[in-house]
Amino acid sequence: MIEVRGLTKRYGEVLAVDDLTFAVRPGEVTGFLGPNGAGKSTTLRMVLGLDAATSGTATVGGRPYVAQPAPLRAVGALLDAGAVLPSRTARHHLLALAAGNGIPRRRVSEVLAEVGLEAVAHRRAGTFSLGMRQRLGIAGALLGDPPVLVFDEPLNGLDPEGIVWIRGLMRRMAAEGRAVLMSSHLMSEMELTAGHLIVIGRGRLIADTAMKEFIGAYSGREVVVRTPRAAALRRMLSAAVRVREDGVDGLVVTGLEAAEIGALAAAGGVELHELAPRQASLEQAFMDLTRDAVEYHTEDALAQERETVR
Ligand SMILES: Nc1ncnc2c1ncn2[C@@H]1O[C@H](COP(=O)(O)OP(=O)(O)OP(=O)(O)O)[C@@H](O)[C@H]1O
Repeated sequence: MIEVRGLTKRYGEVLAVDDLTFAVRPGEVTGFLGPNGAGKSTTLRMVLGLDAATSGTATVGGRPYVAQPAPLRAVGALLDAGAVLPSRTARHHLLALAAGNGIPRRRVSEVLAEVGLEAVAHRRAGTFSLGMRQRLGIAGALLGDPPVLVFDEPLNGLDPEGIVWIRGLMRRMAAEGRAVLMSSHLMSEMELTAGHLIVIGRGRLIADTAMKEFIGAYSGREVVVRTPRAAALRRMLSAAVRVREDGVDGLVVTGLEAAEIGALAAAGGVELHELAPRQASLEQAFMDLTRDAVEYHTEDALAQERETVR
């Protein structure tokens, strides 16, 4: 398990991570989300001992990373797929990692097969595509068969087949009882892969919740109603409820449950053709929740977001 307590990182004037506290539990994939510059990579670097915290602690299995006797056996990580000597072959890169952590040589062949790089194991990493380097990075993370895995943007550069493969791999690793923490900006993929979410913005914790609850909290807010008597129903809904028109026969109601709207309509003798809580996507929920924490807005993205939500 990963435990982060009061973790803070200051770079001069910039407070990159601000008093973060969360835990990543075994047995599920935890998605690590936040807008650009939120502090995700900085947090992961501190968890992995690559950056010192200004204050607070980060531990893996109860110990700071730097105190792990065999780090690759405690936690496997993919942070920067470029961090491989270009002149080394894939196999030699992994053999060197294994030797430094007391991992048997046969594990190298196993992980090469696991990530689908067997056929190119003797090629130099410098000739690899971004997707192949990602796979090599993942092979390195799996090498020590660790109970904790940390992946920063593992989907970068992967083709559709590779993305589906990562989804299966992450879920399998979690099902085997490992703690898996993964950051990605690909919300649709995150929605399919993660069971739990940690969301940060401007270095601070915004949400630490199950995926279902995160989307559910957002989805429950709007109900789409279709009725041939839209104007009549609109008059019946109290002034405290926000109602938007949606075409000639549709209303989008905010502030009442579907059952409450149904009951009001029935009491007033208004026939309904549709009564549906709007199911939001993770992307909509995420954009709504982090709107105030986004540092690099563009007008186009905002307009499109409004369009999607509508
Ligand atoms: N070495 C550094 N020196 C100074 N500032 C830094 C350094 N590393 C990160 N920062 C700043 O810390 C903040 C958080 O950056 P970080 O890379 O952790 O965000 P992120 O959530 O990973 O973003 P992205 O989604 O864009 O990768 C940013 O404002 C960034 O400019």
